[in-house]
Amino acid sequence: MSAALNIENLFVRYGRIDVVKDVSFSVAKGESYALVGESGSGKSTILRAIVGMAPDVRGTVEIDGAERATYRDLEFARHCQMVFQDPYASLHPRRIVDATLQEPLKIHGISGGSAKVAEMMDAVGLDQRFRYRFPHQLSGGQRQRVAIARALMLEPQLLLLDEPTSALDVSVQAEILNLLVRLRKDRGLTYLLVTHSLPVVSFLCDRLGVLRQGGMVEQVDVDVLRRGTFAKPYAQELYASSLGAGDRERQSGPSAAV
Ligand SMILES: Nc1ncnc2c1ncn2[C@@H]1O[C@H](COP(=O)(O)OP(=O)(O)OP(=O)(O)O)[C@@H](O)[C@H]1O
Repeated sequence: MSAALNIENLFVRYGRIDVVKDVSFSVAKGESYALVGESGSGKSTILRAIVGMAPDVRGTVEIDGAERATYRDLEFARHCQMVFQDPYASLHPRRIVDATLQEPLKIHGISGGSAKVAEMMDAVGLDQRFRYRFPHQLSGGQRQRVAIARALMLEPQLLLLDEPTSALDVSVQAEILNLLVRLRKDRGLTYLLVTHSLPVVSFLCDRLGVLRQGGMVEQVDVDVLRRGTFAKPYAQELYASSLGAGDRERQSGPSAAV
């Protein structure tokens, strides 16, 4: 069976600098895989390369067994969607929830939008009374539910999640993480997650890759993260520094749920 996502020898260059260097990893169908690493290590650039938003890309990106470049944009959107960090920025401010959710279906000429909107709102735990509201009339957690529902309207199998909870209040982070766990289980989704939070990886993912300065340092099962037994010193350091951050998070609020 082909992987949901296969990246081989990926290089991404901005100007004269390779910010992603010879990165290879694969995500099986139904798997949840995280990219972690310090700021600037190239995590978001890899997501941008996958969706075709990076300028100078070399290497192989395969989605569902086919080269990314062979997909036309509309076709690609049915295989892969992205959920961004900040739902307020990613939702159109003057569009009600109903219009936001119907838009992908309209673009793809798919009928039955009204019933599908109701179904997706239920799937993400959003009460139907929010259907005719604007983003500013919703809470941060509700907005992220809308963004997730929109990503699912075309029923893609692969979701790219770019820090999907880090812009939210700690009190709602766990709710959105639980929703992502449930959606993956119910719909057999595959996740590629980018995050700074190792507790989030532990909660949501099966495997992870540690990036440093654009290169892949180590790829492990999540059990290695939970035990804190990385082989590479850099990965172990990242783990040790996150423990300090985790202690601070635990003292400051309910993200301990993850
Ligand atoms: N549009 C751009 N032009 C030039 N350099 C860029 C551009 N976007 C990103 N970079 C550089 O590429 C490198 C990787 O950035 P990227 O945003 O992928 O890192 P990241 O690991 O996602 O960081 P963070 O966790 O802070 O989001 C950084 O050195 C960054 O400065």
